[in-house]
Amino acid sequence: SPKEMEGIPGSLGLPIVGESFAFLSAFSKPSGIYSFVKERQQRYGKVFKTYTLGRFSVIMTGREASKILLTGKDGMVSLNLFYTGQQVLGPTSLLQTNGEAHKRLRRLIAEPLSVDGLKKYFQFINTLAIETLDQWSGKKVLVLEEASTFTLKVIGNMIMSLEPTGEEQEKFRANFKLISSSFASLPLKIPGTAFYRGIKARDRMYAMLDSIISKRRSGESIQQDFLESLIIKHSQAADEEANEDKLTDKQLKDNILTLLVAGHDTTTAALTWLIKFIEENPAEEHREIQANRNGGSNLTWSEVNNMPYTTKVISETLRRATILPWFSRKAAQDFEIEGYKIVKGWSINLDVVSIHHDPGIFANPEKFDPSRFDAPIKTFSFLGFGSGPRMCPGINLAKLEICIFIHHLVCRYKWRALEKDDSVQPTLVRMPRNKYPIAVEPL
Ligand code: HEM
Repeated sequence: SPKEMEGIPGSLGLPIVGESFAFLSAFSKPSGIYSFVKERQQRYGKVFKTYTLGRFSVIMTGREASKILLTGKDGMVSLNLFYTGQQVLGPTSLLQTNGEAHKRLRRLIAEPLSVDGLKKYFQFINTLAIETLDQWSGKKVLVLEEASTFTLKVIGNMIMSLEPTGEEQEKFRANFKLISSSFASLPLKIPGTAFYRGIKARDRMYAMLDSIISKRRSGESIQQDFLESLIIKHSQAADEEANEDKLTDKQLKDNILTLLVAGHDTTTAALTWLIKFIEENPAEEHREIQANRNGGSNLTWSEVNNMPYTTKVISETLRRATILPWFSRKAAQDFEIEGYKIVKGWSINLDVVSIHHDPGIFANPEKFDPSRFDAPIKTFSFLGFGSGPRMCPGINLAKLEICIFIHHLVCRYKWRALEKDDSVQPTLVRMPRNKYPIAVEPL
């Protein structure tokens, strides 16, 4: 309540609407909600309160806050999803568990996402990247849309061996888009609303998964994918209680959906921003790899795992674009940050944009400069993939997809931007508003 927050600097704005209009108008500016945050940081300091979109929140920044919020003792904070997101993802999603239960679930879910676990998807991703880029040759394309199609095909194939084209792929895509847009919608579950359509699409997605799971269990179909590895490991009756090392079918489905939702827009945005940034900074490393390849024309697994410069380009892209501009948590108990008392139940948000643009750590922060990552960066200063127990479990997959795609793009094509526009879409994941249109020519 406003009374409880009296000790925190800041303004709660007008009655009922609070500061929602200022927040929403900042959302679509080139710097995103950062302009809203920066203005208040200058007025109130590193920690301030606000009331936006029906939520009382505390927004904070800096390494100390990030250390406490991201690695705080088990159970001190939980993830703070919108109500609609909670309903769509289901109660056993990784995003809705905390402490020991979260740790256990992560261990079971994230194993197939290790570098070794991903090797078997390399050829599929490689071929898909080449085929996608073949379609770009001599054309004008919207990079964001292309990246979205590419990353969804990759994850659909990886998780359940979905073919990249055809009716099943179309259904999967249509359902996924509805689920995705229901995430931050109004919590009205009546026919016609985004939330209602999202819940229905989620049910259809689960029915699709149920049918695949039962075909796999009956031996009618066998594949070497993520779902198969989870089914083999967690083969138990659907109504059986989960034990320490097994997942129920419900947990399995909730978490497959969680990986799809958490991994799709983020990887799409990262690939798009990276192509935008390297237009001005071509990645020479790839031409060297190509030149050193004795006659062979195909990218190899060992080459893709040895791209140190591109790894720095990815980090610098995530710093500069800050795809997830703030991390949202809920206080699960009372604690103190930067001298301020935080009360159980409060929504606390870490402003990552200012951390990534701190001139004390990143000199000339607006400049795109991958060499910043030549030496290790101070802990809690770079949060492109987060940090601590909730650090992104999809990091290896995201890097693999990006390295493969960029390799073929840089080695075979040249491109130029068709518009000069730096504004961002008003969505939770920051993406270029104009979808980054480019004209592509073969080299
Ligand atoms: C370049 C692409 C990606 C970026 C920039 C990214 C970024 C992040 C960040 C910053 C977090 C931590 C958020 C927080 O602490 O509140 C996170 C968590 C997460 N990411 Fe990613 N991610 C990417 C790709 C992926 C992929 C491909 C997957 C799935 C295959 C994935 C699945 C997840 C999940 C499930 C979580 C929540 C982990 C937990 O709560 O324990 N991400 N990601």
